[in-house]
Amino acid sequence: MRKGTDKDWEERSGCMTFPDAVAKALKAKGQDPAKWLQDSRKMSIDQMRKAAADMGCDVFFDWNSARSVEGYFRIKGSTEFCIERAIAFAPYADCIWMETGKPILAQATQFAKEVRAAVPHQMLAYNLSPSFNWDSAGMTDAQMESFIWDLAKLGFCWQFITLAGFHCDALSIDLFAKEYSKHGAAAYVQMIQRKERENKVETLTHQKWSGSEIVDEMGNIVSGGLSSTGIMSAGVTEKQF
Ligand SMILES: O=CC(=O)O
Repeated sequence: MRKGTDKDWEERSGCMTFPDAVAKALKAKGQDPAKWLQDSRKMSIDQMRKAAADMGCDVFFDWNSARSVEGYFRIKGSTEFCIERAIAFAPYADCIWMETGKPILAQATQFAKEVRAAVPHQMLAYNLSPSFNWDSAGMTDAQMESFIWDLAKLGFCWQFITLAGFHCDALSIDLFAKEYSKHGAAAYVQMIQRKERENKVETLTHQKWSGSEIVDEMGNIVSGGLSSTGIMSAGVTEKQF
């Protein structure tokens, strides 16, 4: 580990999971490990140990020596692995989320079908992440458009976009700043204020959204109703709208 990266260490050390270590021992005995690899997915560590010993593959294995520098146990992640974890956690979870690397409907379908075959009423979650490069995910625009409804039919009842607001803010500020540098206050009126009015966006009159009412209320409480600095009092600019 000291001479390379953590990832590099896995390769250099020949690090493997317990199922893979047993599969290697089975192969060395000329046996096909496919059934073991399938069955072990549903087993606890104690159950795996016993099943391996029953097959004559009581391999030496130390879960602790391969822990990461932060102390995490290593796993070999896969959709199948997540399905088993989801089923195991189902009795303790309202909603279960498998984080994915790309928005792939086939993968979500496999996850949902297998989890819900075992736990029919399990609610599922999905991250429609802005970290995906959606345009390189192999989806057509029509598939992107129906994606959330396709997921909903599979039982993904809590779908979220982690950072949609962050990206909206960044894009709109970027576009506005460029126009403001050329057109000044006209850019604000044309790009923002008129659009807020046309679209009936409540922040057109923003005082109540920025906490003015509660600040006024507090000022009036401490001054016995005599506060002279009420933001929403006479002359408030909101009356111009
Ligand atoms: O961090 C969150 C995300 O990338 O979705």
